[in-house]
Amino acid sequence: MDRPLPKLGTPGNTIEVLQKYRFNFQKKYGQNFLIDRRVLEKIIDAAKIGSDDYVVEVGPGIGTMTQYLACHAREVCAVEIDRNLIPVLKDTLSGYDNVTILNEDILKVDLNTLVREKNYGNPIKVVANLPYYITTPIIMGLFEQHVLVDSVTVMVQKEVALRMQAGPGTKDYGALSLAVQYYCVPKIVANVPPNCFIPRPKVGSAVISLERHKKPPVVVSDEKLMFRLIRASFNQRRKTLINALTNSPDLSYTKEEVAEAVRRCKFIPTIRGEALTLPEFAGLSNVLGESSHNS
Ligand SMILES: C[S@@+](CC[C@H](N)C(=O)[O-])C[C@H]1O[C@@H](n2cnc3c(N)ncnc32)[C@H](O)[C@@H]1O
Repeated sequence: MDRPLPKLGTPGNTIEVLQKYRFNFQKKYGQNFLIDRRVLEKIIDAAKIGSDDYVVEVGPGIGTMTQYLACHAREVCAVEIDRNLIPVLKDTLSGYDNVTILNEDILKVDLNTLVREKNYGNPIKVVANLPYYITTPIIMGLFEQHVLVDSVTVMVQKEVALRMQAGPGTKDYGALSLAVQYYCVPKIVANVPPNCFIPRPKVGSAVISLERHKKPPVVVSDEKLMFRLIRASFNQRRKTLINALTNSPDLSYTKEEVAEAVRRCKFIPTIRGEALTLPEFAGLSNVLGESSHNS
């Protein structure tokens, strides 16, 4: 079947659909719909969607980006929480035979089963103009549950994109930067102003591509411990690493144990967590992991 070219992606046709269905925006679902074809094409290009790809779209809205994805991908699974959008999606996507619409909360969808059953265990691509209120749980959920993803290409709040890409010594560097960079290579591919959406969000946005590392960038014996150390360091980022880790309710090392680990890692004793790179956090966690009481 020849797939129709996308019709949506302008202010005019978006308003027409919204009026036809008397759609009321639900603020709690972070609904800001894309109305700029150039941005939509940039997202498709950045995600390198090809005719073999199985794509999961989080929050299709009225189906604007879904139409673009359906034109390029083998199959698209669009997961939308708002049941009022389902009749709209059935209408706007009626010309595409390769789209499945799921009326679900993405945080409750078992994506590992979906990968196994729908894509024969091959990696999927995730593409979305994300609802900003749950950006971090969605992205971290994908990585922590080890969902087989090739790449994640998403629109997020600009500030969040900057935090994902940040390195040590910058104000944006934090636990999110390290978590994202442990799993993938983040790259901002476009900055998107508020006038590219209906309604306009109060913040700037950016499209970020997260390409999964082919092999882990660091060797770490206990991933969970490394992330507890990272969180503890950044929860009290103005403290020295030794004090932040000793005072954390989530860890039970003594000051002597942490000081000894810092010495073995060859860090200066007054170092703060915000100065450590990912390989340094991995090294620290491997040294501290040798003490059994925190594992
Ligand atoms: C920023 S809008 C993007 C809409 C559309 N993709 C576009 O670009 O025009 C976010 C979409 O995610 C949906 N959404 C919000 N929370 C969700 C969740 N937990 N699971 C699935 N969809 C969700 C919203 O209803 C909305 O349609």
